[in-house]
Amino acid sequence: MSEKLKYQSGFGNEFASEDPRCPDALPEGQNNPQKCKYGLYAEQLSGSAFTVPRSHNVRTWFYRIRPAVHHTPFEPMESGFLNSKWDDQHPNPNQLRWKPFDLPSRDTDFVQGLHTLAGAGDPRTRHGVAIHIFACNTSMSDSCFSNADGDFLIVPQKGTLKITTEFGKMEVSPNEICVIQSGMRFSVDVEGPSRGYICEVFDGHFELPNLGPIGANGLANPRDFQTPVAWYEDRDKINYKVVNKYQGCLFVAQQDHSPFDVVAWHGNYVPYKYNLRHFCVINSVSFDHCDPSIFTVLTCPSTKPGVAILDFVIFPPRWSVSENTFRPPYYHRNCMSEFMGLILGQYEAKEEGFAPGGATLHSMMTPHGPDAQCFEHWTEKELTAHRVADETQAFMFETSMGLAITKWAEEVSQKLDKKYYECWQGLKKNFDPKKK
Ligand SMILES: O=C(O)Cc1cc(O)ccc1O
Ligand SMILES: [Fe+2]
Repeated sequence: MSEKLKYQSGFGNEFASEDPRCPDALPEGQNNPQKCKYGLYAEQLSGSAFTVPRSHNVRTWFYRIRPAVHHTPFEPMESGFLNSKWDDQHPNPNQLRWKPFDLPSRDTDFVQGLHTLAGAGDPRTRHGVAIHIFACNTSMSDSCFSNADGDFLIVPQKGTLKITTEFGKMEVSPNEICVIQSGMRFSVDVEGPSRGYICEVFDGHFELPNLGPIGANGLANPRDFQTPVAWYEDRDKINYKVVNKYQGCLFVAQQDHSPFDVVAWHGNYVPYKYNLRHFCVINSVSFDHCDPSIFTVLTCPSTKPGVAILDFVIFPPRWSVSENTFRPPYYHRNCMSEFMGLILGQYEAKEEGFAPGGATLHSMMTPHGPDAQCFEHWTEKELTAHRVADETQAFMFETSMGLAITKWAEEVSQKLDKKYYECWQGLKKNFDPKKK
């Protein structure tokens, strides 16, 4: 039976949490007492340069049984289909669609189940993104993972992830997402076959988008983000593996105790989860189709004003009411790359062929839009208030980077749908200069 976990609410807060087994473990009025209570060590995890302005300065103080440094040297290990070499394949500007990715047939844990689909940039220069698929069926046993390269935004599509972190525990189910930022150690337990999508950003951290004229409320509201409460285990005389993703490669170190030995912590550099059902959808109630940025849950900004390294955008259940409007996504070419996944249901622009657990990629300036059937349907249909299905959730990782596709994505996975382009071939010529 799964325990009911407690969380702290908010986005960007200064959180503070103590495991109730050790009351008052947090030092009062300072971070580094000469001796911490209960014989704990103090340790800081910095998620921004020390000197970053306050608005973006993030760090957390841990009070733990042993500091994280108590481990043997990191040794390189097999990185499987995790990849950060972007020049192995020839660039591919086509509209791409993948059938649902396979669930593993052999015992595979979360880290072994990571497969890189696409990416750009370089964790060494801290600029870029990577898109991964995870597919696993086994819990990580006495091993944890931490990523020195960037932050993971994890989108489960099948199966609940039970995630233990240095900050406490989180459970993340399909239609929820979580963000685990660089350097945070975590371990994933699963109850069965599990699959999902991950977007990794090398540049910086995710933020809530500004709301501009929308006002103070709407889209993803800060109070709906949930951060774990402190939880520790005091387990030693064990063989524990710490897996570290560093410069795109995996390394493993050993230690004789659990890394989840944080008794208390405080700070604003934290993992968090969010239930996509809490997204307050804003859209046109008169005419025309808003750009999908109106559905942005989280954004990782670049240094160019308004240009994202990565926007996480969802297409949630909602009412569609615009009048005298072609309501589905318009035909277009975009200066951004659009990677889409489907958590459940169908996507409004393509009811056939884009299945939950699959994906599409429409790269920079690659034309795309509704398939022929969708166009015919929505140009003829009588427009009444219409519910975009309740049980649907598509999402988009939209990036300003040009994405390279990996060999696994194009060849090894055998999921690339060579017939995708056919969905537009039936678009008819309707032009008649005599008919206005
Ligand atoms: O391409 C897509 O399906 C995503 C998308 C949706 C939309 O409503 C408008 C633009 C857009 O890129
Ligand atoms: Fe698009």
